[in-house]
Amino acid sequence: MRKQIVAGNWKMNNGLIQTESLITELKQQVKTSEAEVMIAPTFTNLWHAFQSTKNTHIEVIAQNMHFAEKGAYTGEISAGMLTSLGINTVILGHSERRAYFNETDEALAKKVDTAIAHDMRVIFCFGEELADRKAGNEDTVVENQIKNALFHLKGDAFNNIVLAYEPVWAIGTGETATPEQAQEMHAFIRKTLAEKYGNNVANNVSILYGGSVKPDNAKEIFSKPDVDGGLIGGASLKAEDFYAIVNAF
Ligand SMILES: O=C(CO)COP(=O)(O)O
Repeated sequence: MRKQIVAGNWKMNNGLIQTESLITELKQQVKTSEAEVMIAPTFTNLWHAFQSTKNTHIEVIAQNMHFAEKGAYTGEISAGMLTSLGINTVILGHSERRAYFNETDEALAKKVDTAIAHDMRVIFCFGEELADRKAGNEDTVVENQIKNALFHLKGDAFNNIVLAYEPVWAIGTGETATPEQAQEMHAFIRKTLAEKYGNNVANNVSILYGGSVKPDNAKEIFSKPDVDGGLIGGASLKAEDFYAIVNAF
């Protein structure tokens, strides 16, 4: 079933104390919502965040994980470690992981497989860079990112996958895609999925938009028919702004 989702990607922000106070504020604000609400604190605060949000409708999710089950991968976190905490959703393929940690489509395909094998939900991120858009190549870039990491999957795996279109030029820049640009790309993504897996799979996958979503532009972006929610960076670090975005549905 296609769901509306607003997920806050906290990136490398907030120590334990700040995590606790932001969650306390969120709990006061986010009482009920049409959309599923998720927050992705850093690994060191996942357990605390998970405990602090029990019996609320805020789901705590992870920002990344390794594809291996376990072993000699210093500094890494496995799917089993996440699920042992009760974390069942993971963000994979964020452009910052691709750019700064050399995550390739091939590695991402393996991560997706591992997550699915653990029955986890994946928020799979992709998006073109400014140069791609200037050259008119955004569709090809996005299509390849999706095909390379996901098209080895069977259709039913998409029950566990949420897609997040995040144009790199809009992340943290204050320059958001226009609602029309977002809609155009989301419709293209759905068409790409439909060609491979059929309309049923394509129509049931939630496609989120990410990149400078703020309280003042969320409503218009979310009103587009193929935009099913947002992956929020900077604005998710302020309870008031995040709550306003959640309420944009
Ligand atoms: O990268 C993002 C979410 O994953 C978007 O970040 P901003 O909302 O800060 O642009």
